[in-house]
Amino acid sequence: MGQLFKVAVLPGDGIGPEVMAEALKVLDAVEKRYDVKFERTHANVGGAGIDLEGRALPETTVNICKAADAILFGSVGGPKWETLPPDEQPERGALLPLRKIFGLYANLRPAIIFPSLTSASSLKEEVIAGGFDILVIRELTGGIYFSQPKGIDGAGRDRVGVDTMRYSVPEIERIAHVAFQAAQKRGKKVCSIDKANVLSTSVLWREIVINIAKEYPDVELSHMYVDNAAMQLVRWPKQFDVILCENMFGDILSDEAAMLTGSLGMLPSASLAEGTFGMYEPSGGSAPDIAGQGIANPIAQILSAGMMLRYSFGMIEAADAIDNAVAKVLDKGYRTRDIYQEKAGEKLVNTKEIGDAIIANL
Ligand SMILES: NC(=O)C1=CN([C@@H]2O[C@H](COP(=O)(O)OP(=O)(O)OC[C@H]3O[C@@H](n4cnc5c(N)ncnc54)[C@H](O)[C@@H]3O)[C@@H](O)[C@H]2O)C=CC1
Ligand SMILES: CC(C)CC(=O)C(=O)O
Ligand SMILES: [Mg+2]
Repeated sequence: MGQLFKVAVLPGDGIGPEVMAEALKVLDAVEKRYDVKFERTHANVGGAGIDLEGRALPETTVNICKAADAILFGSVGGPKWETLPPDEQPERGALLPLRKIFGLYANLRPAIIFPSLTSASSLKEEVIAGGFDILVIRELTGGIYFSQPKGIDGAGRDRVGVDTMRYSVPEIERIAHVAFQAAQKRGKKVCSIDKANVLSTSVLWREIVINIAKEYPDVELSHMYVDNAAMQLVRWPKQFDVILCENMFGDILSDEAAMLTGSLGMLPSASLAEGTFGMYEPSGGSAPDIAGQGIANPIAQILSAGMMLRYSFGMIEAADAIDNAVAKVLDKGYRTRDIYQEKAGEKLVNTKEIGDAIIANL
């Protein structure tokens, strides 16, 4: 009897269930090829949680996640729930609390351009020739998304909206260690993003990152203001190896980095706690504009399942096999609409068809 891993499956809203179905098929295929069993328990989250159980993050869902070795998450949110009180909405009522409850402070978002997709990138081919391989490391449980006070005070035209950006020394230290250790295993460069010319959190961030860097003399550290970083990413992405960001900067820059790879639908992510527990989800959202049409790109969700095997289950060979199968399918010209161009060798396929092709190439 091989290994058994418990996976909490939270498809969520919009394209979430559509792309999740393909990732689960890939897990089925992995079970057939490797001596492993993924015991999957489905749970409602986000809008699905509100509609079916009355709240975005039902207690049953939290308990299913607590009993699991990892969470495979789709995406949450959509117009249907946007008029609810902010704290009851899918994003603030489920996704952010899940990150907090499980201490998922380290968000890894690898933006890698597949060689056959260079023409799908929004950048000129000469800028990305030879490819790039960026790992965005985003602090995920602190900063302006979580700090208190937060809210809208007062009445009528006297109302003020308040958000607070706060970072403690230990919060900065632990995410900096993640970035330097990741860099040691790859290009040995960390570019730390901040706005230290304006924000006090950034002044502290920069000071702490410089201190932590002393423990990693083999890694080259540089600093960049976030506005410049947004520009440099589209100017010359190859200059970056590991990009270390606080929560909101990482949220924004990782969507930008995703598009450089061809589509937001290509970018997976791992949200890691101390130890091996993690939540794995595409970097993008529920894409209400294309939901229900069966045309979403499931690659980010499938690669996220691959990251789950790599980071939570230590199944490096199977994770590599998933990455390779995706590369092969792209080489063969299979394209969902978001990465399709009308040219020789490209086949426009839907969500299910590209999922089937990836399994056939596993
Ligand atoms: N982790 C999560 O659950 C996240 C949830 N959201 C929520 O998702 C909803 C929509 O937000 P948006 O700002 O529109 O961002 P989005 O990421 O859902 O969509 C942005 C654009 O990217 C496209 N896109 C995203 N994923 C795709 C895929 N797999 N295949 C093809 N195209 C894809 C969409 O069609 C859309 O044009 C909102 O309710 C938002 O709060 C947004 C980001 C993350
Ligand atoms: C609710 C948001 C913080 C979700 C998001 O945009 C993300 O995690 O990338
Ligand atoms: Mg985002």
